[in-house]
Amino acid sequence: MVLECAVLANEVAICSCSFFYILFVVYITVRQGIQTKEVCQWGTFRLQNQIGRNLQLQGVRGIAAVTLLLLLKKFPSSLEIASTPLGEVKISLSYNSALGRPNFRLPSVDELRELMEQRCLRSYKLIDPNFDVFKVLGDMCECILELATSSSNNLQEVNVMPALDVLKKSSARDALSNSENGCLLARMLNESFNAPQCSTNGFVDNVGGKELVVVPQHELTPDELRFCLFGIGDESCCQTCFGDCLLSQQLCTCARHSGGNFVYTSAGVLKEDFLEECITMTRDPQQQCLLSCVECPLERSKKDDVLEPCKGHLKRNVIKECWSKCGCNKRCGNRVVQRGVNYKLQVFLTPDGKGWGLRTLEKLPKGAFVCEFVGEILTISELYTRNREKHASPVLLDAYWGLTGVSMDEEALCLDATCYGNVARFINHRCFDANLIEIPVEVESPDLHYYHLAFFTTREVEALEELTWDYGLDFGDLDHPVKQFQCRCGSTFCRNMKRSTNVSMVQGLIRHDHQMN
Ligand SMILES: C[S@@+](CC[C@H](N)C(=O)[O-])C[C@H]1O[C@@H](n2cnc3c(N)ncnc32)[C@H](O)[C@@H]1O
Repeated sequence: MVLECAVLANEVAICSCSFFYILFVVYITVRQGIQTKEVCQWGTFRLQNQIGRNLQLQGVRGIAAVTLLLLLKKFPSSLEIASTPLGEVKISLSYNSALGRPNFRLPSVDELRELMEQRCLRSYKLIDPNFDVFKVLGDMCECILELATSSSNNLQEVNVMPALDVLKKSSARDALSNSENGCLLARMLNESFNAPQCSTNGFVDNVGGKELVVVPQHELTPDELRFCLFGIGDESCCQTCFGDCLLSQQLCTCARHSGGNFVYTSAGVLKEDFLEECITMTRDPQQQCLLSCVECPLERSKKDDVLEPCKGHLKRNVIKECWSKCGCNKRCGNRVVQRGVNYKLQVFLTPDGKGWGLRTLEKLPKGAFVCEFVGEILTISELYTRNREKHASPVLLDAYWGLTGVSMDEEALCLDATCYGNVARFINHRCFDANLIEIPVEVESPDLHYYHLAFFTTREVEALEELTWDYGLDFGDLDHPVKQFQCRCGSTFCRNMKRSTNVSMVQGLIRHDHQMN
């Protein structure tokens, strides 16, 4: 008897950049004999039952039988894996005990599953009552896909299309010309030579005549940083978890670090209460909590004779995602930011004089992860020494400065997207009511001084809407490392206008928001 499992990993490259949707379908057939060569000649996704009385089951169930045998170690060592150029993968496993048994009948999937779970729980002394053999099989499929597509994992930014590539596609062209941005389309076509060109190797920002290299992850410049960020122990990981932490009845260690609960729903968006709390902590002057450090690294780096008092750093909620040291798998629901961009985004020329901007080409739900801010990780003193001029794109990683203090210069970090960055570098500022909020996310490091900064939607965002976030600038503060600009955000609550009117308007809006909720 031979059990065959087929995994179909179909790569669909989205537009011009390197993102793969992985689809997988699993089949099982029980039949006499199998030739690996046949597997290599598959022409279609459908695996035909070729011989005699066959059983064909679809879904992850297929691999259940294989894993059962693997777990019970009752099979001869004849496991074969073959694949087609299309990415279909077939695993075949020979097991002879059924041969010559006159009373042989094929069991139902449920029977099989039940017996398998009972045996696994007993023989392998598994204590988790939620043990599910289908999950084990899902993990197995995932391992195959992961190994089979690992080189594509290294490719960079996902779903990100330069304006012109999108315009070449008729549906997007139609969408644009039908929209109120029709005039923008014309401008973009006329100014096509100026559009940023995106490739898997890099991104040239022609606008300012400067080069921006697109990178998928933060660049670590000083070697010492590399050492101090990644030489981290096993605490803060959920090493004993398995599968998807969100499905477990117990809260994993990582969730406990995220304020005692999982922050993501099973649909992969932020839970409403967590998101609302983050928004309020950032926007509501009465809920904002500014923590001051004793000796602020920003002041220290200025190297002035007299240190001014710290201006305070916003207290924030932090997300702790599971990561490679955790026992769960890569599709665990507590891993969202690390899976990268999931929506079609576009860099475009804004019609209102803000330069390039970023917009979404599809509707985004509230609480959706859009992208993270990628840049070079620099110490604040490095930022100041590198370039005496003000920078357009540094973001301070100051979430913990006020809490823990920053005694050493190498602990005061920022992300600078001047030379290396991703699409987040094109997100323009909007005072107060931006549709994105930045939330610190700890992934591979519980080091409080380094974290990822991820953008989530504060509300539903319509297709073709510009994505914006509040840079948190005080337009009067000329000391801030970010270069000042004349704000054209268009918000009723623009801080670049008179302050007094705005504060009362902001408070009014927050009250209104709460009433609406
Ligand atoms: C991080 S970059 C954003 C991308 C930028 N628009 C570009 O073309 O590269 C920040 C710069 O964009 C411009 N910018 C961002 N938000 C703006 C706003 N609300 N009003 C005017 N200019 C803005 C400012 O020049 C600012 O220094």
